[in-house]
Amino acid sequence: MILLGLTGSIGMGKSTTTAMFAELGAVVWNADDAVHSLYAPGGAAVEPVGEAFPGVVVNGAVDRTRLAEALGRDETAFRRLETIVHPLVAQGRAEDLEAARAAGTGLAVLDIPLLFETGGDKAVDAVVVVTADPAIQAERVLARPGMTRERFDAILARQIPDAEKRARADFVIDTGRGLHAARADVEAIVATVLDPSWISPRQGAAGLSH
Ligand SMILES: CC(C)(COP(=O)(O)OP(=O)(O)OC[C@H]1O[C@@H](n2cnc3c(N)ncnc32)[C@H](O)[C@@H]1O)[C@@H](O)C(=O)NCCC(=O)NCCS
Ligand SMILES: Nc1ncnc2c1ncn2[C@@H]1O[C@H](COP(=O)(O)OP(=O)(O)OP(=O)(O)O)[C@@H](O)[C@H]1O
Repeated sequence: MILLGLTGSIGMGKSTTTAMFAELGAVVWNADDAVHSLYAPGGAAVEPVGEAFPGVVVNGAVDRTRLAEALGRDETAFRRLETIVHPLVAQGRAEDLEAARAAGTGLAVLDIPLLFETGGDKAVDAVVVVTADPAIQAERVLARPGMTRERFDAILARQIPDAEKRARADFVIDTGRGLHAARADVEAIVATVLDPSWISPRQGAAGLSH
């Protein structure tokens, strides 16, 4: 099984592009969705997050608004949360990938906003970075309900800059050119990585994913 990590800063087009890989038959896994499940009633993060941040569990689930309020812009609090959540996310991912492997899946795509930040780039065969002009990114993100310039800046400050992500990518997709161009890039990437003569540019990952 070939394992691609797909990342990009907020609003760069991760979900949209990941869906294109799925349309071509890839199994996809999404880190934000995994966090949602972990916070839902019965989710493995509910108890530890509730203990670390009193008052954020409502009706057996982590209330994201309350949690965001509890975090504020406190870097130490963010780190405390990530120390709880990221290992649980990694565990769920390993289980889901094992199931995909057992089912004979040829290509899996991991949509992970914090792929580089969490070192996940070391465990995939190649990294796809989605990008767009900063003005397009801002326009997309600020159009979302409840989003403010301040919140957008706070999120950006917690993510590796777009330029660094692009520099560390094996494939870059510019989603500022429309859906058609992005789909053509996705098709080309799938054809490249599924070619039996393709060699993973990340030697360390090969043993993990094949
Ligand atoms: C802080 C929380 C409660 C805010 O929830 P909310 O529903 O309001 O926002 P949402 O999750 O949609 O995130 C908004 C944007 O911030 C990004 N983001 C989320 N968590 C982080 C983080 N720890 N560092 C940097 N960016 C982040 C998301 O990818 C998204 O682009 C939530 O994001 C959270 O619990 N984050 C910690 C878990 C985590 O690190 N998730 C990232 C994927 S593993
Ligand atoms: N190739 C593209 N062409 C045109 N619009 C696009 C393209 N890719 C994404 N978009 C638009 O950009 C916006 C953000 O896309 P998307 O939700 O996929 O980003 P994201 O990176 O997953 O965001 P987040 O980090 O918040 O989860 C959406 O409105 C989407 O329709």
